[in-house]
Amino acid sequence: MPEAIIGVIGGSGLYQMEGMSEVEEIAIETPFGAPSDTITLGKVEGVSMAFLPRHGRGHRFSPSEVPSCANIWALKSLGVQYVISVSAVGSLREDYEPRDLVIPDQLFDRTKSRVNSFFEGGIVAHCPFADPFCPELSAILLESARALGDVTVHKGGTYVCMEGPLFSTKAESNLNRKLGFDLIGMTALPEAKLAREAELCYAVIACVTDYDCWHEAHDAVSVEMVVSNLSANVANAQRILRLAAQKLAPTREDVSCRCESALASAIMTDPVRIPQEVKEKYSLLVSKYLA
Ligand SMILES: CSC[C@H]1O[C@H](OP(=O)(O)O)[C@H](O)[C@@H]1O
Ligand SMILES: Nc1ncnc2[nH]cnc12
Repeated sequence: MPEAIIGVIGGSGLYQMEGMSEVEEIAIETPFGAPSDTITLGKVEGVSMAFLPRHGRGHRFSPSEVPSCANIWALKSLGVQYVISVSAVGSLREDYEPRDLVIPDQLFDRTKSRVNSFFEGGIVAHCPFADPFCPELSAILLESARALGDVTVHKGGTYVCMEGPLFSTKAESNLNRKLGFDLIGMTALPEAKLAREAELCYAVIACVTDYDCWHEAHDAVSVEMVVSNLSANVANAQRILRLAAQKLAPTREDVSCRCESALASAIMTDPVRIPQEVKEKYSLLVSKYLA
């Protein structure tokens, strides 16, 4: 199986990574089905990268339909250590303006019908999730975004993940603001939870495309608005990815986050009670703990 260190999940408007060399297209099947599309493997700044468009090429999967378990599993099976999501978001605050970038640091779950854990059917695990985004990867993305010099980038913010696919009502948007949320989107969950269970560093480059529907002086969000504001941001996100790739070490000796050992004390099920077929199904995630 080919390998990659960095996995990029492209969101709305980002269906391919420009400037990759040694490109190879691979189809992967996982115990959780097929990912959103084939994965493009290649090199960016000499670092191996796997690119996967979250909604599929041509934007075929709604946020509720994105096969996140398969997507994260497929990246893990390629040896990916860092997963970077590029995501379109609405802003819930005046100073996070359309076309700005944000590296969020918190997440609030308002999804309703998504599979948000790998673990079921005879194996139970409870991973820590107080800090849903990898602080080290987020810091590298922030540093890389700031190095661009010509983009406004904000450090931190709470991303509230709604179910969708319809956008919010004004009542919901105003309540989300009162609750202190900064950004709204539909896809960081369950992705962030699954990445944690798969012991992958996960962080988001959030591209602000609109003020949702709360702002009296701006039109309510529409697909047209999102698409027009994404065009600039998606190019900037790719510039950030190129800079970040150079900073992400191929070995993890210097890494101090705890993403890589998130399952270390999380598995509750008595190993002798885990059926052999379940151990085999989950070996990619748990073999080092159930040896
Ligand atoms: C096209 S607007 C709504 C759509 O855009 C965002 O997608 P992604 O996070 O994949 O960039 C949002 O979450 C919705 O899925
Ligand atoms: N206002 C919004 N609400 C939910 N998801 C979005 N993605 C981009 N803008 C959004």
